[in-house]
This record gives sequence, C-alpha cells and structure tokens, in this order.
Amino acid sequence: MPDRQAIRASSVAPATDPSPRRQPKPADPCTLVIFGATGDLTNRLVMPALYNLTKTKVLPENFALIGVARSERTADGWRDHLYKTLKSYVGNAANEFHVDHVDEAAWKRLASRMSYVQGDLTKPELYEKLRDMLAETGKAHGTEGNAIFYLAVADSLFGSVVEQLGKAKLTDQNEGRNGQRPFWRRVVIEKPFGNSLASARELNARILRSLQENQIFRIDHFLGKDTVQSIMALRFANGLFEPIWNRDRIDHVQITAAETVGVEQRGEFYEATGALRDMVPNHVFSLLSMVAMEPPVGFDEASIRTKKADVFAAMPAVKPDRAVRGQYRAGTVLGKAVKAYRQEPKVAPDSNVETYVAMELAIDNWRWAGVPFYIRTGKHMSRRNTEIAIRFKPAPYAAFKGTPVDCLPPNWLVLRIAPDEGISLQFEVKRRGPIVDLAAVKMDFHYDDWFPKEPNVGYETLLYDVMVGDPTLFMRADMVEEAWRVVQPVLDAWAAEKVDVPGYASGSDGPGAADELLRRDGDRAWRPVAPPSERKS
Ligand SMILES: NC(=O)C1=CN([C@@H]2O[C@H](COP(=O)(O)OP(=O)(O)OC[C@H]3O[C@@H](n4cnc5c(N)ncnc54)[C@H](OP(=O)(O)O)[C@@H]3O)[C@@H](O)[C@H]2O)C=CC1
Ligand SMILES: O=C1O[C@H](COP(=O)(O)O)[C@@H](O)[C@H](O)[C@H]1O
Repeated sequence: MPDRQAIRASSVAPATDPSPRRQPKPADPCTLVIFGATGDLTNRLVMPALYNLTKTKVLPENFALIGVARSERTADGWRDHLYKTLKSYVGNAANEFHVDHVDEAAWKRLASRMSYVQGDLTKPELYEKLRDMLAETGKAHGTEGNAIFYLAVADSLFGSVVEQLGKAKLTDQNEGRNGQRPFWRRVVIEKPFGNSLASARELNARILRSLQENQIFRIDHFLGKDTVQSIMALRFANGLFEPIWNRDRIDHVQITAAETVGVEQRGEFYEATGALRDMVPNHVFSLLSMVAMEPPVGFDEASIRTKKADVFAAMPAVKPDRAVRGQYRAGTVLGKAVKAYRQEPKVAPDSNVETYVAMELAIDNWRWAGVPFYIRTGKHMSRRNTEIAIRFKPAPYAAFKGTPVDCLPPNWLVLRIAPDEGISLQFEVKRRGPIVDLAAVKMDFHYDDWFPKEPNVGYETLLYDVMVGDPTLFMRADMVEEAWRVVQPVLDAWAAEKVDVPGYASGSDGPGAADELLRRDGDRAWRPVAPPSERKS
C-alpha cells in the first residue's frame, strides 16, 4: 500500500492555492425554487449538494430556497424531513456522499433560508402563489429578483411547467433597460430530456417559446463529477497524450457504467424508461464527448459545447444489430441474494424493459474514423464501475522474434470515473531474470492519494454554475437532439420486436450477447467489470 501522506507531501503542485484567481467567483444573490421538493432526487442529491455548498461557503450570502410540491407540508415540516434525511447519510457505508457529520451551523444557515409552497404544478394558481413567495423571500433575503427554477419532477411535466412559468411572466428577466435594476431568471431541466428524437425536438421547441437558450440548463449530473471534467485536463493540459489520441494509435474505446443497484423504488419510472433512455443519450454520451471532442479554442462555453456537439453530429445512427439488451434475473450481487427485475415493486411481471444495454458507436470524422466506441451500462452487475478504457494498437512484434514472447498485448489507458477515481496506464515490461519475457504492469493514479476528499454528490458544481450563469457543463438543444438521433433506430427496433428481452444473472457482467458484439470485430473483448481478484459471487 502506498503511504498516502508521503505521496501527498511529495506532490509536484500544491493541492490548494489561496490566490484569488483560483477561488470560485462569488455567485449572484438568488432564490432557488425546487419543483419536486419532496422527491427522491431532491432528498438524495440536490439537498446534500446545497448543504455541501453552504458548508464550503460557496452559496451567496443573499440566498433563498423555496420548495414546491403537492404534499401538504409546512416549511418546518419540509426542513425537518430534509434534516433527518441528511442525518441518515452519516456513517452510512452505502452512501457515497461523504457526509461524515452534519455541520449544525451550516445546516442552520441553509434552513433559515427555506420556505415551502404547496400546490399542483399543472394549476395556474400555484404560479400566483409562487410569485408572492418569490417577492416575500426576495425581500427577506435580498435576492434582487434573480431566480432559478429547478424542475426536479417527472419529465412529462417539463414542457407544461415551463409554459406556465412563461404565462405567469416568471421567466421574464430584465437586462437593465429603462434604468431598472437588472435581474435574471434561469430554468434547470432534469433528465430524461425527451424519450425519443421526436419528443426531444418537440420539448426543445416548446420551452424555447418561453425561454431563451441561455436561460436553459439541461442538467446531466455526470458532467458535475470531477473525474469527468478532468478528462479535458488530461487531454489538453498534457503534451503527452494528445499526439496519440487518434485513429492511428487507438484500437477502440470501451465506456462502462455498471451499477450494483437495481431499480430500487423507481420501478414506475424505469418501466417507462429502460436502461438505454435512462443512461445512454445523456450520461454515456457525456463521457464519450469528453474523450472524443476536438481541442476547444478556448475554455468558454461556446467553444467547448460546439466541439462536443460536433462529435455527436459526426456519429452515424446506430444499426440495431450493433446493440444488445438484457434484463436482470435473480442472482447474487456483492454477496446478497437479489430478486429479478420482474419482481421489483411497480414492475410488470412480464415486463420487457431492458436493464442493460451495450452498443457499438462510431464517429465518422478525421480523428476517429474506424475506431469503435463500445458502450455498456446495466443494473445489478458484478460491481459498481464507471470507467473509460482506451485500448491502443499493439507495437510491431518483429523485435521479439526468437524469444519466449509470443505476442504483444495492447496498452490500456483507463480513466476511472467511479467509485475508485483515478487513471491507470497498463504497459509491458521485461520480467526480472535472464530470459526475455514480458509482463503487463500498471502505473496507477488514485485521486485519494493526492487530494483530500471533497464533499461532492456531483450536483454542487452544476448548481454553482447555474448561479453564476455558466452553461459549459450543460447540454445544448442541438446536443440533446443529435444524441437521440443516434440511438433512435435501436429504440424503434426494440419497440417492434416481439421476442422476450434476454436475461442475465444479477451479479454477472451482463448478457452473453454483449460479448459476441465485440468478438465479431476480431480479438476484442470487454474488460471484466470487476477485477478477477474481487469476484466473489
Ligand atoms: N431520483 C434520481 O436518482 C434521479 C432523478 N432524475 C430526474 O429527476 C426528476 C425527479 O425524479 P425523482 O425525484 O426521482 O421523482 P419522485 O417521483 O421521487 O419525485 C417527484 C416530485 O415531484 C412532485 N410532483 C409530482 N407531480 C407534481 C405536481 N403535479 N405538482 C407539484 N409537484 C409534483 C412530487 O411531490 P408530491 O408527490 O408531494 O407532489 C415529488 O416531490 C425526474 O425527471 C427524474 O428523471 C435524474 C437523475 C437521478
Ligand atoms: O441518472 C441516473 O444516474 C444514476 C447513476 O448515477 P451515478 O452517479 O450513481 O453513477 C442511475 O442509477 C439512475 O438510474 C439514472 O437515472
């Protein structure tokens, strides 16, 4: 085991730098309105993120938070519930949120800014109540009219909520004309953004009737992960990698987002969504765009998002025979017996919804032509593992003629997104001893060895970015539509298929057909989801 303290002490650069250039710019005063204040997303992710931002003092001093949902609650009731939820994460080994204790002073700061509005988002009267509450909290906390509306509700409500906000003039902003004080209005839209190419186009058109594109923040929490953002740093801050980052040196790329959790209490949502819609055109494509984009000409949102959009635009639609689906059956995950998807709450006993998808994607441009991007994601798999693995083309064998070395294995560069965040490079060395023989070894970077752990659920950066009006890490309208275009033929083909979705045992690496997808392309194979040493079941 490396001595982490010693490694950190020998770091080539300081982990923190107090100079003002390296401090986050203060966010504008604002009110954050959460639609869906009693829901799972708010409880598990948005509130812990806001609490973390309060703790690290990144939230503006002049900040107010309004929760909106149908449930009858008082502001106190809502606060108490969220406090208990936050407390429940402390010392909970299953929680990845790094809440080791609740900082009471930070919680009180946040709690003192919270109000609750009960109402139905489909009814215009709610927006009238909201207007009054916005005025009241704005005055009490000095938020200067700036407001963010966070749509943490079912996607079926996105279009109508934006429309109602528009009709109630709550999305009107003032850029400081007529001597008035300027203020802004922004809307955060959760995923899934549409459930097909047609519905994504329709939703974009609908919300763009009430909002300007620069008011819309289509959130994808994978882009809030530090490890995902650091892909750009790896590629563009190091002279080492970029010259080999292309079709000349790279054989193929594998993107894996494997989860050990099942659908938990989200059966109803999942039945209408499935693994492909839930993960691929959003999270997996976000990872892919980071790996595949051209170097941006600057670090501004337009340069970066345009390069990402170019990647999607260069991707041909996936041929249905290059996609594989599966559904988890009963099995053992991390030593625990789990039931089949069809036995989960609110799932049809004959459901044909996929909980696993693998596919081969292509990018038809100068850099990537001929390099397959294999992607897979699934629930109840052998281990939680989100990674991007880049396999390089092998070196020519000639130098090893007449030695015991009979083949040259490929080099792998693996970007580990979660849970063991880091980067490893696998390469060949000569074994010790008199004969010429090779062994694959790894250079391994672990974030935890170099940097103190940060409280981060992935939403902190994104919420902060909305507050400062930086859309770099959010999906633009054209990006979302291109992503749906690429996967649409697979959705259509699956909808038309009459056969049962193939099963895979919970705790496995997915259905056998996914292995076939790579085998058809020569000597390629998926990397094991769990390293062999960790395979227990
Ligand atoms: N949960 C997760 O892990 C993730 C969720 N998302 C996305 O976030 C969004 C929310 O998901 P999630 O929190 O799981 O959903 P939940 O079903 O847990 O919560 C939905 C929320 O919406 C409120 N709500 C529903 N209908 C209305 C209405 N007509 N008027 C007012 N409030 C309403 C509910 O409150 P009440 O019943 O009190 O009205 C509840 O607060 C979805 O778009 C989902 O895809 C994205 C990534 C991860
Ligand atoms: O958006 C979603 O993401 C999670 C996976 O996110 P992670 O940060 O935990 O890796 C997934 O479980 C969920 O089904 C999906 O809706």
